[in-house]
Amino acid sequence: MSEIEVRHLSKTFTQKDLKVDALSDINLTVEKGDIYGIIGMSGAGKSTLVRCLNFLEKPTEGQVFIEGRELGSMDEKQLRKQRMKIAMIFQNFNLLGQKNSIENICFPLTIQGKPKKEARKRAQELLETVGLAEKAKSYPSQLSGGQKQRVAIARALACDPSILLCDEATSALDPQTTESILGLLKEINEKLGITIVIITHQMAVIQKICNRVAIIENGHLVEDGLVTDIFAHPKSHAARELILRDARGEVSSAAAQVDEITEGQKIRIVFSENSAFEPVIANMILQFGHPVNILLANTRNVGGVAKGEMVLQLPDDRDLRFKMENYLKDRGLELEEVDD
Ligand SMILES: Nc1ncnc2c1ncn2[C@@H]1O[C@H](COP(=O)(O)OP(=O)(O)OP(=O)(O)O)[C@@H](O)[C@H]1O
Repeated sequence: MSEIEVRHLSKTFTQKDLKVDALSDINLTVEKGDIYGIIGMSGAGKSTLVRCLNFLEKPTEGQVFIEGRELGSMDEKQLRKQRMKIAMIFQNFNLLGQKNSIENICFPLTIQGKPKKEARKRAQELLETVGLAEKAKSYPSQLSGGQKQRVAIARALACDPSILLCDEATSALDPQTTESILGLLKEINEKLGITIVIITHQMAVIQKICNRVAIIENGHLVEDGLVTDIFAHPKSHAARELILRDARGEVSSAAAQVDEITEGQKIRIVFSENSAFEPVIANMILQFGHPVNILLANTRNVGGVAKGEMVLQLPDDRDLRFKMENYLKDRGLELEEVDD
């Protein structure tokens, strides 16, 4: 049985005469133990989708199953109980400003009726889990962004959830803090066996910790599957765009070149880091006696495996370009064309 199953889910917001189709016929499954990424551009429908997973937002059509139980068939009381098992963290942390770290973590436990002493003991343990034991008495205003998110994660874990939904949880953090929070989420997934769903607009976040991903564009799920497969062979325009946008951000000097050079066919090649890629390019240039531009060259950690990628600009001459493409294909490299 899947941990989460979404069937034919659509969501339309209606305000007076205005209708917004935020999600259209979404189907996806998240298995127990997955770190599942949902990625898309701004306004694609990611937050709406994640809010439908715990029925904070009720779908207009379709069904959501959690461990085989359909949320739409539950009454309010059952739904509240189910939601305890689906924790959520947010971009802006949502901590209570008047309460210190321990009190923030205790909050969901005392609401549940847990005795104060037990709740504090559990909260202290959770602060240790997130590496913040010494900040028990600190108020949110006295914590850094990363520390606030750690307290929010501890609070999310208080009710022993089986699922953790993360809505842009690292978007407000600098790259180094993002890295440490993603590391913590991975640890939680592995040690506590919690299934994690991550909403983001950054491919780097998906590549860092997710095993599977769904790509949302204008309310439609345009592609889903293993992160390693989609990185190597993105099929949808949206996936290509997200991967290349991220690569451009990482290699800013190369990005400048991409902008300057607009003529000629561009191709993207993905290869494992240890494959003999550079000699292939060098030999191709020698064989054809014509240079190619390397617009982007990058190495990324995708699902724990080092992957290289290059974007090449081949010559304008159609015949020569065709021969070069065949030369690369004959050597086992898979190419895909890249739009401007
Ligand atoms: N309560 C609402 N009422 C009306 N329209 C809404 C509501 N919530 C979201 N929308 C619309 O639904 C669409 C999807 O919004 P959503 O917030 O899910 O996108 P997103 O991918 O999370 O965007 P972002 O990355 O910018 O947060 C947008 O067009 C948005 O304006």
